Amino acid sequence: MESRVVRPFPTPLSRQDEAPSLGLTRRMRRNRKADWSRRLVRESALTTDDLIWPIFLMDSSEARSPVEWMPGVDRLNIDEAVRQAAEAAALGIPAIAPFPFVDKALRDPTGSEALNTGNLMCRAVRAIKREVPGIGIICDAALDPYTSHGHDGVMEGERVLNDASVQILVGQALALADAGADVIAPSDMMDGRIGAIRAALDGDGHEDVQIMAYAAKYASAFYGPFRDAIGTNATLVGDKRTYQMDPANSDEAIAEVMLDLEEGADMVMIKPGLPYLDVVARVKDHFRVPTFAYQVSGEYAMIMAAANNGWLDGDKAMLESLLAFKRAGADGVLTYFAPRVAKKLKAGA
Ligand SMILES: NCc1[nH]cc(CCC(=O)O)c1CC(=O)O
Ligand SMILES: [Mg+2]
Repeated sequence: MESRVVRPFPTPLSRQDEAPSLGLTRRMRRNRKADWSRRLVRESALTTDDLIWPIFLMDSSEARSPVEWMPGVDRLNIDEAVRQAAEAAALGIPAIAPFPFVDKALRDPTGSEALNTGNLMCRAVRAIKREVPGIGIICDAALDPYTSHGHDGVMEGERVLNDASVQILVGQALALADAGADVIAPSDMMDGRIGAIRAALDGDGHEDVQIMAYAAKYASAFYGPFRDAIGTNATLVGDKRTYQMDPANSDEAIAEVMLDLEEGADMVMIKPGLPYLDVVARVKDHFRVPTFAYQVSGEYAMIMAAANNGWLDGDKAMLESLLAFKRAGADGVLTYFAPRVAKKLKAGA
């Protein structure tokens, strides 16, 4: 025999209005009832002023070449980078962050090409500064694009040396500052590099060059597509866990940020972004200094892959992911979506 369940208050969907009131004092949905009200109570906002656009450079007669693992992202030659910088400036994007794909023949164990004042980065920075003086140029300091082993510093056997690497990074930073970099952004995670670079910049008449420290940079699987973009994926020997942070740690991020600020960092960065929003929030709460997050290549690739499969609304996922950084307390975000989002915001998204 079938048993039947008899509900005490059957409320068919069509008669929801007749349900007895719950007598709630506070109904959170009231403020959400209309667009004007949602806008009125909104706590954070994403604007074009929050965007830093990372771009990839190459030495080539071709204007562009696609980065396979980052759909929609191309490596640019210098002329094209200048055009793109001009377009970014016209959109109101405050700054770009160029990264070089260095010819394999120029890579060596000590990354000596990083010190060549005529290298791809320095030439591009000079050209962009000359043609598009109003846009900020944030230059990564690290040796990985230049080393044959793909590490951010120099090696002795299996070890990545700290102090010897810092000495070379200082030279790299000076070359970039001479070329016209507005901001040096050390991403190498060597200890003491912020202080050493600050002292060298000041000693060389570059007191106004800012430092954005990749202060809490984690040894992350989400950098994969970036390593395709700059061609270090095939060459990287081992991993970066002896200098980049353990993804399990958060107190340690506070110590890293504290040291970089003490050494003279003007701005700090947390990287990757979305999986580390707790760290972004903690760092901002703790130090109240300009705090940035990097929505890295793997985060970009995930959204693009799903969007291109029709599994996510790409525009909505892009905007939501970037707003989340603002809610967490970030002052700005490095994102490969920068021009696309700037166009969206301009159109009133
Ligand atoms: N020092 C290199 C550097 N600078 C920025 C990124 C990653 C950016 C991204 O994934 O978008 C990396 C890669 C790495 O540390 O291996
Ligand atoms: Mg550090």
